[in-house]
Amino acid sequence: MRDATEDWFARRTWAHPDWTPEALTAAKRGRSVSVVLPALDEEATVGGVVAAVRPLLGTLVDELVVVDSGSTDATAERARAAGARVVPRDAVLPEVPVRPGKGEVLWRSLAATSGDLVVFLDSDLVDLGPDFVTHLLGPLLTVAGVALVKGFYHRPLRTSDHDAALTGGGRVTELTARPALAALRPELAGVVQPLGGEYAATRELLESLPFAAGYGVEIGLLLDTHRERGLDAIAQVDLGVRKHRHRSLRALGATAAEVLDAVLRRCVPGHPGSDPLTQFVPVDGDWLPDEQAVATTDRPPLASVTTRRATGT
Ligand SMILES: O=c1ccn([C@@H]2O[C@H](COP(=O)(O)OP(=O)(O)O)[C@@H](O)[C@H]2O)c(=O)[nH]1
Ligand SMILES: O=C(O)[C@@H](COP(=O)(O)O)O[C@H]1O[C@H](CO)[C@@H](O)[C@H](O)[C@H]1O
Repeated sequence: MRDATEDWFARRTWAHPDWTPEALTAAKRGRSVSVVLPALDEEATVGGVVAAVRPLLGTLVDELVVVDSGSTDATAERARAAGARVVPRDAVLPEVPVRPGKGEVLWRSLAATSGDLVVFLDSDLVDLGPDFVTHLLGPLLTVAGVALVKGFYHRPLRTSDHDAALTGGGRVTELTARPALAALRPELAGVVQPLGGEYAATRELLESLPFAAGYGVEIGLLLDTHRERGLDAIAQVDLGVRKHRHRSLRALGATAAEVLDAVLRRCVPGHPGSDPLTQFVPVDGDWLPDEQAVATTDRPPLASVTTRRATGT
């Protein structure tokens, strides 16, 4: 790592966070907290994630919202039964036609919530405790100048014979995001989990930034926060172990393409946006091309949208 990044790492990394909900509730000093779970067909796990956060609701957490990304299973019912408010993505900013993708629901979640601080958790997590939320909020509530807090963790690749291992997960992180940052934004080389879906930020920051529509949303927010606010606005906390549902290598190919495109659009002037990703599947002895769409657009900063709505411009 470069010297400046090493200095940042020493200053802005909490390897053994020990904040308590009680201490952080006292530190809120009038600031409110929204926890947002983006969810697409997560009926199996969303209830457990909501249940993990529920003990904080009414003290450290002021609202707990699942933004449904067009689920066709029982995600909404399970989330509601566990105690979350559920908002369908098309119920937010209804005048703006919905686009697919994770970034889209995170962008819309800002218009569906009101907390001064916003915590994002994936809905496919398993075995997480309330500490994820508490520790993500720690630097935001107690350290001046911090606007974005990323979680980091061991990332086991949970297959039948790997459960005991603590590694193997974060495949797009290790094979796409980290190498891309090394090549194009080495100042961010100290961020342990640049793609992690568990992070917290001030609403003021989030509403000032564009949101990459698909899976490029995390790397886009990280790069844009660094560009707009500098490295010291970013912090990271150790959350222990993160277990979640893993998608196939083929699905992660399209994810990697969206991550790379979000990096290139921010770091390479004139980058035209990726073509669809052509993958190949074996069919009756032949390898046939199979195109995957790659989200290459950003939603504009929400603040600019709500200003236009308010002024009718
Ligand atoms: O179009 C989408 C894609 C994903 N997600 C949610 O975003 C989180 C992370 O997605 P996923 O688990 O697919 O990403 P991975 O961790 O596998 O990269 C999960 O809660 C998904 O339900 C979503 O709400 N809308
Ligand atoms: O970090 C990664 O490499 C990918 C895939 O993780 P696994 O290899 O399935 O553990 O998961 C992350 O990437 C997505 C794109 O940024 C985020 O949206 C997810 O929240 C995060 O889990």
